Amino acid sequence: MSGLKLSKISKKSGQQHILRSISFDQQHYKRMVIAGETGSGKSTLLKVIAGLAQADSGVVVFNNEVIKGPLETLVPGHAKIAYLSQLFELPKFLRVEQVLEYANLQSEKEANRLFKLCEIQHLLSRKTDELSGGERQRIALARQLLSNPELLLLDEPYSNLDIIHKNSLRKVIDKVLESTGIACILVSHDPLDILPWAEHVMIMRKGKIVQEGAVQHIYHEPADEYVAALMGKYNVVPKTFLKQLGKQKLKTNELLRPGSFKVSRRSSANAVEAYIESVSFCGSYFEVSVAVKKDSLTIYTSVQDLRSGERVFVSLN
Ligand SMILES: Nc1ncnc2c1ncn2[C@@H]1O[C@H](COP(=O)(O)OP(=O)(O)OP(=O)(O)O)[C@@H](O)[C@H]1O
Repeated sequence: MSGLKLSKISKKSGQQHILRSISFDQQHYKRMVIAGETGSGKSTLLKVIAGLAQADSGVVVFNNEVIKGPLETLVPGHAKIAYLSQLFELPKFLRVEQVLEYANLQSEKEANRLFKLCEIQHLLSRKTDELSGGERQRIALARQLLSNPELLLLDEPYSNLDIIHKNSLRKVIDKVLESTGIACILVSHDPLDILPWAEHVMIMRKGKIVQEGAVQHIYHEPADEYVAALMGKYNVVPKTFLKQLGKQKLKTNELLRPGSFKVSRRSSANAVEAYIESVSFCGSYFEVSVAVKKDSLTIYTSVQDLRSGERVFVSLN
């Protein structure tokens, strides 16, 4: 069986459970995301997959081979699994081409193709301390790709990058995955990185996977407020209010996204009267807070020129 499979991976530090019986199968997904709050165990899990951290129990299998932890092998890591840490370092006092030469297992032609994909050709003669954060990330990525990996593990690759460098690294990563066919697992806690990219998302909390599934499912049907909050803004909508909006037979309150509602200046069937509390400009849409009786809702809308205190009508999208 090709791909990655984890069975009951657990790890403790003293009395603290860092990973609790984690199992999953990556073989059907090319773009997976592990998301979770700080300290939930995401980086540790990625390191266990890469063979760079020792699990106390459980098995990691990649392409039919059991991945050994650092206590079980002389050289930690696996040749076909590339791991790019958020704290990566490039060797100092060397030129970029020297750093890449040491890692290179490819032909010159293939290496040049990778440098072009990673947009680093113009940086090869620079010293490693003469690079911006975004350039360093692209070089670190190229260095990992030179070993011809089949699985790419990226730990918060976009943290510390401004929007321009982030978008450029995103483009590079997508080009690399498309042209090489490698599978990728990305650790992130930013919904803006996760939502447009992921095929399959796993949500971690306190060392456990608390929900996993297709990205749209996780976004629209979060298991609880923890999962909902990780994927963006949300409303806890009382069932009494949902009944007024035309939703029947509800047992509990619902977690609904700001895009699940519509704001209009005109009344319509199943629309409820509300008052604008605040309006924020977000570029291609507005985020408004509306008061509906005792409750407040956050809604995204394209309606122009709404003013605080204005009467509107809210309905379900
Ligand atoms: N080498 C270690 N020894 C002991 N405890 C560790 C070690 N590495 C991490 N931990 C602890 O394990 C828990 C999970 O850490 P981890 O770095 O995996 O979380 P994370 O979800 O990646 O967090 P972040 O988003 O902040 O990077 C934390 O409580 C951390 O303090």
